[in-house]
Amino acid sequence: MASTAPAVAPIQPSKLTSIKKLSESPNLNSIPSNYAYYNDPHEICASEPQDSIPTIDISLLTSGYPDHKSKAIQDLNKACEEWGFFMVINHGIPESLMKAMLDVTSEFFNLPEEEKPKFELKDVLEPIRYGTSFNTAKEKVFCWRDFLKVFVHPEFHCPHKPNALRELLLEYSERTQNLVSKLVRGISESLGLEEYEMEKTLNLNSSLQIFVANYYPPCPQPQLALGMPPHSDHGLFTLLIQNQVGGLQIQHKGEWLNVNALPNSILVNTGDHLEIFSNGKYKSVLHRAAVNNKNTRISIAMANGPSQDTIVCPASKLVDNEGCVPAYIPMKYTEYLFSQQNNLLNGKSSLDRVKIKDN
Ligand SMILES: O=C(O)CCC(=O)C(=O)O
Ligand SMILES: [Fe+2]
Repeated sequence: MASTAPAVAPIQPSKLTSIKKLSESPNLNSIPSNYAYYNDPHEICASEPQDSIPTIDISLLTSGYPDHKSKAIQDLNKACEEWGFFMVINHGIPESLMKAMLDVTSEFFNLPEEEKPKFELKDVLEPIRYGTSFNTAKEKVFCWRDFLKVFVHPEFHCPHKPNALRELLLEYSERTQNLVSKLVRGISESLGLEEYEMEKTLNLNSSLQIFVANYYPPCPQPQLALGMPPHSDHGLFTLLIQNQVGGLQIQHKGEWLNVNALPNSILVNTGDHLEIFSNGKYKSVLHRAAVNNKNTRISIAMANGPSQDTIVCPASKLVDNEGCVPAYIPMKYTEYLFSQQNNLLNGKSSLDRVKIKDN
């Protein structure tokens, strides 16, 4: 680990404000030391992918031509097994809706502080939570990020402002759930299960969907800070869109890669519960968010998981038929979620807690 001298004295946690406000401080040329990750500079830089990131054409999954469908399922299998990450095209979500969601999210972060939900330490399972970094109660190094997290399914919640948010978010939530259903059915078949098996077992009629809006303002020392440190997501799949500004990086074959999204595509990363359900066949992907010193980046991650009360374990057919032993202990999704959100965001440490070591 290289040590780079911190530029500015640390901010006391009691004085923590939104990163938006901090970034707007006049003459901010360096970052407070508690935003500096002491990273090896080689570790922080990412390269451009040599192999192209897989692209899945969603329209083929529901195609009337069996050949098209089976090719798409094979592609999904390869993308999940080799990358844990892919882009989807022909996904049925209008470009105008994605743009309107990004605009209204920007409007939310630009509201005066007093009009946003209270900025305070709250229970991590509160349905509407606005805050900074990830978990400031536990962190020593903070992320260069503000967030809004809203539970939108099975019960729909929404902040009161901006006025346009409710209608847009409801539509975006419904349309992304529809996309997730298609993915889940394809994945179920790609695992050798019946098309509807995964959604039945995981009670996806009442799946938990969380809207996560991330705000990363320009940072004067982007090489020292991170918008989000390396982590995997808790659910099954996360669907991500961003404004024109890049920053997402994924780990592939041990190397960090920059993700350059195709216009109008949606980025999909596989989460810990897909890894558990598939008994380790489809590993959740490690990813992080880099920041830059020029432009504000906004991303919207829709996290899609099982229903909160489902006790998730590896699919029984995958274990019984294939003579394998389960590699993860059963755990209720809500307990997993609580533990992941209530700890430090640190690689795949949450998943390690449910992994059976002697496999
Ligand atoms: O902003 C990004 O690109 C990544 C966001 C992310 O990883 C998350 O919200 O879990
Ligand atoms: Fe993530």
